[in-house]
Amino acid sequence: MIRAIVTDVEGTTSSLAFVKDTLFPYAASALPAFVRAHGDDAEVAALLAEVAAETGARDHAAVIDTLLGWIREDRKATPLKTLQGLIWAEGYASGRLRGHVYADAVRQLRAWHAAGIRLYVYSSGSVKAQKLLFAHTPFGDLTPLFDGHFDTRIGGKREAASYRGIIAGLGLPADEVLFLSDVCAELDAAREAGLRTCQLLREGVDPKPCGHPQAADFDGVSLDV
Ligand SMILES: CSCCC(=O)C(=O)COP(=O)(O)O
Ligand SMILES: [Mg+2]
Repeated sequence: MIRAIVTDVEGTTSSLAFVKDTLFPYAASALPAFVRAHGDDAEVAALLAEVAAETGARDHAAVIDTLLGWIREDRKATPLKTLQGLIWAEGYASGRLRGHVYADAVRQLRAWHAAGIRLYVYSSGSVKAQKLLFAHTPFGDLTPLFDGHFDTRIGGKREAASYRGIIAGLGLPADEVLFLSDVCAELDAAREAGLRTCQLLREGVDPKPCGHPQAADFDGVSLDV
């Protein structure tokens, strides 16, 4: 019996295009000014220092170049993802950003929540970025549906240890937890940790079976796994 569902965001609850064509370009264009304005704030300074320590970048200009390169290559580096969350906060607050969530995802998340199934998000996007996205959707604020959020601070999404960490936090047997994602390597890692899995086949996802149950959208997700 499935008692909790952990869902990915990009390519699962929300479109790949929203992240690639809206969120990432927004972060890239706002990043230089954001670093100039907030580079000395304690939280931002610590993130920039983390990037500098990893790459040898010697000043803000070099750190900005590094971060812009990481955005282009979709690097899931924790300091970048944390900075993106801080930058997107300004976009959501001003109304220039609105979180994309598929209608079927909203419908089923509400139904599962009403049925007493615990809901969690696990994304490479920071916890702050996740909460912003779900708080600012055309369907209203969806954050009350979720019991918790995980990001790369618990580990990478392609590592079984990350899912073991999540399961330890949930306090449920792994086989009572369903993980939803578009990415086969993430599903493989979750299954290695004992979770049930389902691959979402959203626009842009290769539909070739990779050994996990599949669904075109959340309406097609079976809890009888
Ligand atoms: C959740 S906010 C933006 C998404 C993001 O930054 C990202 O890298 C998406 O990764 P995911 O693990 O959700 O596929
Ligand atoms: Mg994804």
